[in-house]
Amino acid sequence: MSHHTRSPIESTPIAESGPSASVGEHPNAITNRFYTYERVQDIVSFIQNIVPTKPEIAIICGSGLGGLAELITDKIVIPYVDIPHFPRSTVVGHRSNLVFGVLNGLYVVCMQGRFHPYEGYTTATCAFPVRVMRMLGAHTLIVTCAAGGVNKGYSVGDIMLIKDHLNFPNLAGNNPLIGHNDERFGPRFPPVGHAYDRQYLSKMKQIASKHSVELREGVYCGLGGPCYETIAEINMLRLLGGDAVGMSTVHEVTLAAHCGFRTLGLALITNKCLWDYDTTYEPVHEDVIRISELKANELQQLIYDFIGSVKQNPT
Ligand SMILES: O=P(O)(O)O[C@H]1O[C@H](CO)[C@@H](O)[C@H]1O
Ligand SMILES: Nc1nc2[nH]cnc2c(=O)[nH]1
Repeated sequence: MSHHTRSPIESTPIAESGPSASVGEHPNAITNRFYTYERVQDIVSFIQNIVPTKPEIAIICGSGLGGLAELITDKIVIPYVDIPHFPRSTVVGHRSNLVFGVLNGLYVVCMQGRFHPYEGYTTATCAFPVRVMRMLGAHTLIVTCAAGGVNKGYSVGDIMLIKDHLNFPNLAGNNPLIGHNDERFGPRFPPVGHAYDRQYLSKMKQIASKHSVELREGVYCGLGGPCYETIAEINMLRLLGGDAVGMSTVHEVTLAAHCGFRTLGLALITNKCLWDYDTTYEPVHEDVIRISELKANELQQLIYDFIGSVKQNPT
């Protein structure tokens, strides 16, 4: 008998015991039928049995940015593999831990590793941990990501405050909220025009100026990946008002807006994009990780101080 070693995707509970598709049903509808309010509550109860404290701040770490979790004190680390019905991160630069503890005076929960649609997960699966963190009690979400600089004025190593996004999977009919809507999570038709909290944007700008860090502020384009963009695609993103491009974040922030999180988004520009046909350069993930790790300290300092300012002035 041949011994088949299962990949992390194959061994996720959805594939093992999730509901099978009804004819014509959207993959996100199947995911959302599986992750019912009661099932998310069960996951939350499982975590609360291990972690007695209630986190106020939720953090999602982007590629190569998981080092932030090392700053957390009084740590409790729960590997994703131990959490019922939790996916695993399969990408280099993403660990697979939910880290709890204290960061600059506030209780936090930190996803050290996120999930991307190109790993084979639906956008609803990628984003569902946002609901878990909200139900654990967090009111503020900090998302970080590595991104390519679409804006020609940006340099590698710049940090961009995300003021808005272009959610391309959503525009193509792949929104993580597709399927049955349980009003206990949020409304059927959620507004997302203020998904990135305006007060948090100002707070972060003040913090950055104290550290003499020049922040960019722009529009993040979320694409499906895993290919980096063609030259024509980058030119299209520029025409549409995009400043940075990546393969994450937008589905997470959509669910965050749905369940009432106040969100701060930070994109680290890890590479230039291809603007014209004379360019010989191509982005590579190793460079993305290298730049993320190189700039991680600066980003971490900003996030650390941001949490301190939320503590002092919660509104
Ligand atoms: O968005 P994060 O997870 O930071 O990672 C970005 O970097 C990877 C590509 O190098 C993609 O996963 C892209 O989304
Ligand atoms: N899609 C996309 N994702 C990235 N993540 C980091 N850099 C890039 C990029 O240039 N394009």
